[in-house]
Amino acid sequence: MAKHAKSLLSRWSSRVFLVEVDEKPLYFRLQARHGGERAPQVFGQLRQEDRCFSVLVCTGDRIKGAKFYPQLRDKLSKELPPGCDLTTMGSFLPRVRDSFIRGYFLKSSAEYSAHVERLLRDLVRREPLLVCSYAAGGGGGQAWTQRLWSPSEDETVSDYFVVSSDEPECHPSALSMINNDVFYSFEEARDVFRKCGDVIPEAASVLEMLPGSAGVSQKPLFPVVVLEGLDATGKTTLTESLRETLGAALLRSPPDCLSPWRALFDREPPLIRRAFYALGNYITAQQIAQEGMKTPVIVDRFWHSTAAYAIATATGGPVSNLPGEGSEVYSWPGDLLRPSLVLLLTLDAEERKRRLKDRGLEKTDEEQKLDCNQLFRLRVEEAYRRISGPPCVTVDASPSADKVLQQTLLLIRSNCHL
Ligand SMILES: Nc1ncnc2c1ncn2[C@@H]1O[C@H](COP(=O)(O)OP(=O)(O)O)[C@@H](O)[C@H]1O
Ligand SMILES: Nc1ccn([C@@H]2O[C@H](COP(=O)(O)OP(=O)(O)O)[C@@H](O)[C@H]2O)c(=O)n1
Repeated sequence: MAKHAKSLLSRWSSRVFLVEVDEKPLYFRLQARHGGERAPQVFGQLRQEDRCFSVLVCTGDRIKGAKFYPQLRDKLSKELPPGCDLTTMGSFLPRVRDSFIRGYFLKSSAEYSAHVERLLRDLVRREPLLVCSYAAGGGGGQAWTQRLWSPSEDETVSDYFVVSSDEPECHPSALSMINNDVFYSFEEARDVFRKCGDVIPEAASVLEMLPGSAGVSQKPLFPVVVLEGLDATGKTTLTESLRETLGAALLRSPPDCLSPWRALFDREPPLIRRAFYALGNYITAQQIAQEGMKTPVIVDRFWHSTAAYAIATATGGPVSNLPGEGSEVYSWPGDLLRPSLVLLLTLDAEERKRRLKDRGLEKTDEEQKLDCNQLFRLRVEEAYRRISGPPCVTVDASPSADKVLQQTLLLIRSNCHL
């Protein structure tokens, strides 16, 4: 049996499981004996003869796992019989970093359960998966049990009762965010690109664009001001005006040299997509360091965008699910240039929608998600605020473009000695 699966199984009974229902995580854990507890909520509504299955991706290869996870969903959606309900799930060891594994939870009515079981038996033989089936009937008929399928012939299967588990202090995805969704050093992000070269040939072209190291030899002599905010809050408009008014250099992250590959990496799973944007910041940092020796520099999006969108996407549900304020996930990468000032443009949801409509440009999937998902938007905005590092000041972007410019100039002058 693979080493990775073995280490997961060694602490299997200490794991907590969560099934996401309408973005709300429902938790359950395992117990050797049944003490009369009610079945966890996710098994509510089900009939005694129904069956459930969990299919968890179990591979020590991060790139393979990241690519396989969405493919598995497509495969299951295509091959599962009608009437079988599929939702995302995960499992983790409380407070253990990198213990989070992802997968899918399937509910099947009795008439299709043999079909689903056949499909999963076939799948588990070929793919790095841990499969469990769930059935009602133990503990006097009320309880549900989990049976972990043997990942190899020499392992015995284990059965446990499933009982509700309290919500953990923070969403368990936080346990795996570091270096999977958010990268805190140039080396970590570059490592992902080096490893995905054989599955994505274009990764080599991105690697060629990178500086030899993150290090910026000298601190810029002139102020470096970053403009942040959700799409259509007015960053492009304001950065152009600032460039003219201050005679500044205007840069952006991701930098223009990465444009040919952006759409491609936007379609990749989070691990690879986030590493792409992280690397973009280091290229921009080099450009900032050069330009900042000659003139003030204005930057359209930088690290805050990379981290805030990544953290908000990796966490589901309400703002309270975000890692707590002060968590290490909000820290600034030690090897990334720190701007003198970060300005966060804020706008109420209705006005932002109006501006988006007027502008009428194509949006990334993530930006479309912002539009229709109020909770996601709130998580992004709150993550922006929690990121530590350079001073971040909020600017109300609802007045006219000229008023916003004047307000911004005041802030830059008072914070950056211009
Ligand atoms: N202060 C403002 N008042 C009204 N409309 C604005 C203002 N700033 C920008 N806009 C308009 O809103 C839209 C989005 O602005 P843009 O600068 O492209 O935002 P971003 O770069 O943040 O996506 C554009 O059509 C722009 O002309
Ligand atoms: N420095 C950056 C810039 C953008 N991004 C990502 O790019 C998307 C927004 O970029 P965009 O080009 O649509 O935004 P606008 O500049 O059009 O407002 C977000 O979904 C972020 O995930 C990032 O991760 N890091």
